[in-house]
Amino acid sequence: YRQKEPIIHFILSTVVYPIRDIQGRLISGPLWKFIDGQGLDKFLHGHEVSQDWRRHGPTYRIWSGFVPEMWVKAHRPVILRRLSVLTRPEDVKSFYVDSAVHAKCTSSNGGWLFHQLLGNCMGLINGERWKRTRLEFNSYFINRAITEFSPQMEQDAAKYTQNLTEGSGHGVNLIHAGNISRFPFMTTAEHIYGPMTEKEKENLWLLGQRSLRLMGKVLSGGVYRFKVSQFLRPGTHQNLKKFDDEWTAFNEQVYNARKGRGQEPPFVHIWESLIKGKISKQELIQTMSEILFANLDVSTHVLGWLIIFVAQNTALQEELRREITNQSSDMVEFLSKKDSLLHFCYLESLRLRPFTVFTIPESSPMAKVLGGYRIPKNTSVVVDTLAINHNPEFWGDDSRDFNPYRFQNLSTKELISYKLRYNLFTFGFGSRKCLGQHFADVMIKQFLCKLLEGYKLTLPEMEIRKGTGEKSSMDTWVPISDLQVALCPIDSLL
Ligand code: HEM
Repeated sequence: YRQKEPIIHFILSTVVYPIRDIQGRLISGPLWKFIDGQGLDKFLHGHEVSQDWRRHGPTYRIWSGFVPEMWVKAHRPVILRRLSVLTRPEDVKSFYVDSAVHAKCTSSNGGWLFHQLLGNCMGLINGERWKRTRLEFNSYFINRAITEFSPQMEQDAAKYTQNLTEGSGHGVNLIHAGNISRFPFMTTAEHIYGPMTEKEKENLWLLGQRSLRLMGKVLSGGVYRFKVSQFLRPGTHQNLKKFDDEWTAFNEQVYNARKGRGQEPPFVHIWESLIKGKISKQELIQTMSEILFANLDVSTHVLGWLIIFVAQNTALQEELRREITNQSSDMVEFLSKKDSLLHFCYLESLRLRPFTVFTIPESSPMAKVLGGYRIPKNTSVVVDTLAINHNPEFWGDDSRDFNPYRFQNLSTKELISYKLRYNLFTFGFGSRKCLGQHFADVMIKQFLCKLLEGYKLTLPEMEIRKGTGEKSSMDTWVPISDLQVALCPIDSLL
């Protein structure tokens, strides 16, 4: 098959999906690879290929299986300068003018097994189905709902961070991403399911690990793209079925337990929408998978990198501690502020380490001209977030350094409006923004506050030598760092 790759590439590029520029030249891009195209590389080696593929020009084509994905040169002013049309932010903005009618690509072009796990989740469905599903979850992730939940979140963060050094006396303790992942996971779960018993938490954690193992199979690609893998990989298929049944049963049990006790956490209302036929079982169950299991790696990645960056700078930690101690507003108000040093650190960490190098593919129902190429309607488009977030033309020569103070000169309006909108990827560009954005903001910043209140953070010499590059892992779809951070209890320093 390897020998036939150039022939298949030629046929796909010139006959099946030809894309040409105004002069009729074919678009460039890496060679189609048997059998996943670039569908796996963009997750597993995102960091490296992002650099490599840019040699194909500001807009090029990659393949996810047999489906073409356009990579739009992230820093749009560069593409757009060529066209001499959209060089200003407001012009760039107009590119997304139809984002409300964009469609997320079926199962993210991820193939059959991926479809079984997440093909019907909120983030990957479209139109009326998406509206109905989003409506059922939305009210639990708006500011009011988060404010109500935040005292519990604060308590949990305090307890979790205290326990990080339990058993180590007053000595220094090393932690890595794996030590913190249960916090965002359980916090999100308890926000939706209400307070959980230890047994429920353990069952949920184990289900999460099984879901991630199945995701590992998706990331091994090949036959799992096709339905025939049911017969060729019967073991995985049985695990999938078993996982699906037990995950559904878990949710049903949680509903019955809460209902039986007369409790009404968000999940009771969401499950009742299923009973009333407002959403389907698959939409509900897979959206819960998305929120909890797919997000486990996302939240761990975001929180892990924030801690690593802050650990590298003792003076910054002191300043953060002063800000936390001196803030006079209540905690949620402080955590929701967009002009605090804490927020700038969070934003800067998201900028340097966006959770995905290539965005979730989506298409427009309108034909477009991008980077000089005529892109037919309904073509999958992804954006290279590193090319945007590290672009020196916008961020300056220190674009790869952690410098939270760079945001200080922007007004609040600039921070949330057009100036950053297409120059910083965090929670999505278009109208399909992250459901949990405000929740994640508060949760992640809350954890860091408690960590800083309790500990001085440092990055040991041996970790600094490893460098703060991204790790590529075969079993996580997000490049989670394996660096260790040393925690030294503040009490022991007094
Ligand atoms: C810091 C952590 C997080 C980051 C960086 C993040 C980022 C994102 C991004 C980039 C998208 C895709 C937007 C698009 O395709 O345009 C998304 C979608 C989504 N996120 Fe998050 N997310 C985070 C945490 C969470 C949490 C805690 C939840 C829990 C509720 C959540 C739930 C969702 C859902 C349900 C969607 C699909 C939304 C839709 O299509 O309507 N996320 N997230």
